[in-house]
Amino acid sequence: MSGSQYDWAKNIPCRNIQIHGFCKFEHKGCSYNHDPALQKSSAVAPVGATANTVSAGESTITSAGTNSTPSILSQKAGYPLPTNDDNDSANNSTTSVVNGTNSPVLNKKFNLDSPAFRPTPLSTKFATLSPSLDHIPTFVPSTSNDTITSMNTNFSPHPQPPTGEDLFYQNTNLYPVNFLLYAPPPPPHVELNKKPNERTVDDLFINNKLREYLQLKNEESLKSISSNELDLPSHVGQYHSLYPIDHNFDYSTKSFGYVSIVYKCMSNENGKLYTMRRLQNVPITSPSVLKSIKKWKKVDCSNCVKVYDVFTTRAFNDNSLILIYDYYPMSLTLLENHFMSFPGKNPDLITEDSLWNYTIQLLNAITEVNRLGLSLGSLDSSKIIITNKGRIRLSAVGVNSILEDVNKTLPKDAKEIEEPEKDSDLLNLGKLILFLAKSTTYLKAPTEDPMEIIMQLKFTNVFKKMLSYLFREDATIEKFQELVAPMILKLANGLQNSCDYMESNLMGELENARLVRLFAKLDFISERPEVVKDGLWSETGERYPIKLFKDYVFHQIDDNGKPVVDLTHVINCLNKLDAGVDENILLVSSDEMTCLIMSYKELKELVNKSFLKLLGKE
Ligand SMILES: Nc1ncnc2c1ncn2[C@@H]1O[C@H](COP(=O)(O)OP(=O)(O)OP(=O)(O)O)[C@@H](O)[C@H]1O
Repeated sequence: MSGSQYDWAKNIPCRNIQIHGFCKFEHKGCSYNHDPALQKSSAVAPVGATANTVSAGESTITSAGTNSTPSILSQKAGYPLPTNDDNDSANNSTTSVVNGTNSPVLNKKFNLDSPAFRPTPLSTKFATLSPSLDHIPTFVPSTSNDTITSMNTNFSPHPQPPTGEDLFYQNTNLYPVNFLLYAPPPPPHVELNKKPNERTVDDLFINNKLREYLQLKNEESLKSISSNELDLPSHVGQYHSLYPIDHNFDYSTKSFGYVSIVYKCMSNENGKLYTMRRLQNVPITSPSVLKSIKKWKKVDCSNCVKVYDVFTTRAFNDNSLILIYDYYPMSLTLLENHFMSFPGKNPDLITEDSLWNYTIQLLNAITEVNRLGLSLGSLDSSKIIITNKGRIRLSAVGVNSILEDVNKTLPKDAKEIEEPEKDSDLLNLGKLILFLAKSTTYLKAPTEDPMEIIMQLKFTNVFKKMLSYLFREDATIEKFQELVAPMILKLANGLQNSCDYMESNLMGELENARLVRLFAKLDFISERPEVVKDGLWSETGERYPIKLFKDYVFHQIDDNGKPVVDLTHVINCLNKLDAGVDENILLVSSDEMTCLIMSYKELKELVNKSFLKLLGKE
């Protein structure tokens, strides 16, 4: 939430003070004005008028005749919505409606001592009520973002409220992920002293670190910004909700010879997130230059980001070339990961292991691309992204091919990019790994010769041998694969371990998903208002055992009257219910007037029967 989000509210007296005499959100984020002086000066509504607004907890129920639908979110957060109807409802109506019926409670609040009701001149429809209101200027909404700052009148309407779209985007990430909502991992001494058969709550769920990492990814995927704010088009073809994901906002860098900007976006067709790479002002004269993408779309490799679409657009008010890729939240390029600092993240060290890892993954990409008769061209560390721990992917596949084809269509003197010298993919791989490797070593004898640099590297001979091979003119993919085979096995071993780890976490969550469904089923059938009346839930009703069971699971109290909050008990009971075991349980009502002995099996049948009835299948 941006700091200036509720700036428009700072001069508006807080209605909580007008209504309740205080605002409990005053120091907790309420953006309205709490200055007593301002409150007094703006207190136009007589006492009796406040009775027209019913305060239900923090929410305010608006009067009859108004169309305003206050946002639940804004009320909860202590931010009454600044609709022009608000004052209307507070001051003008004489009857309030709660759930569509006249509330007798309100009527009682009026008596002979109540001050006379005087409408506040909010809209011209009330101008006829009092001659003194003739001079009310007509309300002229200010332009777009401007707020109404001066009006020579006792009527001070609320500033122009943000548009619906702005409100939507401002509310995104209103509540950032709060990891404390989860059970924290037990302290190390508890872990150490645990007997083999003992579990902590933590053991029931996905590993904390993995969960936090995945949640951060989710949060990153959900980030959004109003298109007005960054002057971005609301949609580009079928893609909308553009959100820039560049970490580097220096758009003078030209990796491809053109300014390239990367956005996260959503497809209108399937609602999935994609990455949109935009190259500015590429001189495309014929659609035929985009044809090569057909082949690149066929690349299906775990080390290449999949490309889906390419097109040109004028949506950004220029000639942009757009490529659409899979989206991997929280990715960093190799360059960003190893050479740049971000808030909370220092550059990662480059080690021999990580270089082996990269070499083998890139070899995999090269092998697949070559198999399709394609070539990657130069490998740029800013065009390889790390999408997970140690997992890398080529992030701009197909761009070089298209730009080469564009270049061929240009007249010689207008060529934006110089024809690059064509190196083999293996040589390009060698250059990239050498670039990364040499950054770890202080070269005593500075040189441009790759072999001399390799000699000075502080890595094992096996690594140096592998790297030197990439610079040989007779290097072939097959021979190189043989050379690195032992390392491929090592990598495969690590990947399989990682798969096993993920699978075991998935297994845990699988059980949790089953319980969530059971929770949902119980809540669907429990205490439905429409069936409560027909006695099904009464002491003699057929669903009463379900109510008692829910009390047994969730609402137990201990000998001291304290609520029992024991997740193990909950999971135990629900698992037994799900399995329908023969075990009997004693269900006692809270007043201890009713006692039932029932097996989980019978309860399960009752739950299923009630659920089928709900679906109308019984
Ligand atoms: N498919 C993708 N999914 C998620 N993030 C991506 C994807 N492709 C690139 N990114 C991220 O977008 C950001 C910008 O990528 P880009 O390739 O433009 O790198 P750059 O360092 O900005 O290079 P340039 O010099 O071309 O601007 C990087 O942080 C990268 O991790």
